[in-house]
Amino acid sequence: MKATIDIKRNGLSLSGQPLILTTSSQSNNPLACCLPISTNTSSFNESIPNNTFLPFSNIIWVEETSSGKPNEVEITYVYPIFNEFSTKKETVLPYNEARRNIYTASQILTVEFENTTNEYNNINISDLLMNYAYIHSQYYLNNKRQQSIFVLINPNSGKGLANKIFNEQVKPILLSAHCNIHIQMTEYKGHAIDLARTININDYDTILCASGDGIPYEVINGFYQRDDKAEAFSKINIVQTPGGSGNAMSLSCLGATSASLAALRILKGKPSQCDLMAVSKDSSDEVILSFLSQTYGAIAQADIGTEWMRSIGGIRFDLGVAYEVFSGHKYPCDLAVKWKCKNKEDVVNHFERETKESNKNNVLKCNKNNYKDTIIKSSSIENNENFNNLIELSEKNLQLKYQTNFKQSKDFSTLPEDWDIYDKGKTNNMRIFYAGKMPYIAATTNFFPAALPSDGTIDLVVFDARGSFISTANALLSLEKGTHVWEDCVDHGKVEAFRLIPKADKETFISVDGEWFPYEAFQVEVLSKILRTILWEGDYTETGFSAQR
Ligand SMILES: Nc1ncnc2c1ncn2[C@@H]1O[C@H](COP(=O)(O)OP(=O)(O)OP(=O)(O)O)[C@@H](O)[C@H]1O
Repeated sequence: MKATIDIKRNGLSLSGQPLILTTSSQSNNPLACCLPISTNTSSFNESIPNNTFLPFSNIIWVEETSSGKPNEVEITYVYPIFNEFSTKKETVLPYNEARRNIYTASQILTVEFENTTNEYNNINISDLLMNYAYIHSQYYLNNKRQQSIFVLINPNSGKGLANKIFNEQVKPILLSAHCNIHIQMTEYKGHAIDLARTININDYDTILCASGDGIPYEVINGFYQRDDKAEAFSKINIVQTPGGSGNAMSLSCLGATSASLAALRILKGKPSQCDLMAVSKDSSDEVILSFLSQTYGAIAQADIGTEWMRSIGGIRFDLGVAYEVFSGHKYPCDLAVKWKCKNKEDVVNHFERETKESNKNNVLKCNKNNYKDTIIKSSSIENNENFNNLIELSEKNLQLKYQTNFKQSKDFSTLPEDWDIYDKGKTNNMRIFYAGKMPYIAATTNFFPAALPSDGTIDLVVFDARGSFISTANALLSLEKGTHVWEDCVDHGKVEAFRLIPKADKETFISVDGEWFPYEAFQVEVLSKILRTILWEGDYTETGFSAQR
């Protein structure tokens, strides 16, 4: 088969024998890369509409063949298909796409340059195609090698299928892309903290958590306990392929609920630095890091309070929330905040301003239609990390601004001057307090539709128990679309920090990133751009927020 580099269309124009493809039996086989190539074209994916074009985005490995011919390469590429179950019609949300499964196949091609690519005559064809294939992640361009990945599998995640999912869906893609992988099963609660605290950070580029959100939470906190924490956070990507019951990180950062799609996007996406949240406790000097959320009230009750019903699956959470709302429970507290956006209108303005700014700086988005310029630009930058605007962190980036103040007094007598006490009418009648940093907290829950990866703010969503039953029910029924934030009974703002003192008549649940947290006063502040992770297309997954106004 012959191929010509088509820079304008970002791919290879093909001629000769058809490229792939999949029969229905192959499409269910994650090892399709090992099967003989068929000329059956029945289920080729939508991003390769015919057999005359292979986008760079589908290529995951290119190498010279043993023939010694300079233009002959063996190319490994992916072809996504949809799961059988994805018949649901969606509006703005990317759930259908998020469920795609990815398979790999290989083929030998003879590639010819077009005139437009003459300036690359000194680069061999396989290197050039690898640069195009990894235009955004830049590992290959930078290091002439693929990533070294430390894989943590929690055999206990979700329904206990994380190991199977990793082996069937993730591993074949990582291996086809020639990644070096080191696999470790977690053996007890907290094991990932111990591992992240002690690994040699020079050995790996990425820690991949094949799990629910509990393992990335532990890895982040393991890093935080290191003496060289700034270096660890600067150097290593922390990513997730779905394996648990809560896979918020994978959906929010990679737009993937399918583990194979997440794996592909980890390879192809943009290394980015996202904000984290530092949670200070009342009862000790311990500070923990949170990447996802803190919640008090009905949601915490419905989540942690129904752990004993784990065997019935995700429905336990929906039942828990419904019970909370019907029973009219309130969860009073005192709350003080350092505002960034005080109301819904401020949030919209902030969101639009920040999104515009990040699109301007996002190399992938700007150059989506111009790979050549991107290659030239990136080749001219010596330290390639700068290509993605990554910053080298120091201890200073991890210092807390408001902790001393909290330690002096847990009540509001020592609040910094620019903090405000939250409307007492609302905090005395709190139904749900939810603060978060990533938009999707579960597969169908777009709880923080205006969350942004590195805007230095924490999104705050508060449900007032005095709201009408209809408004509350409407809000809860629109969590999937993220339109709950527009209901009257819901406050939506953004803060840089907050302090919450729970005041329920009996001890209730507080949860941080879905994990149990002691019932006591706590203070949270944003830590800007600490979490190095991969964002697909350099941004969080689309939530539809800007279109909802
Ligand atoms: N071998 C193990 N045995 C028991 N627990 C473990 C083991 N390895 C990890 N854990 C713990 O399992 C918990 C849940 O992990 P994870 O988030 O991966 O799964 P999940 O099903 O999504 O969890 P959740 O119930 O929190 O939604 C974590 O707190 C982690 O510390």
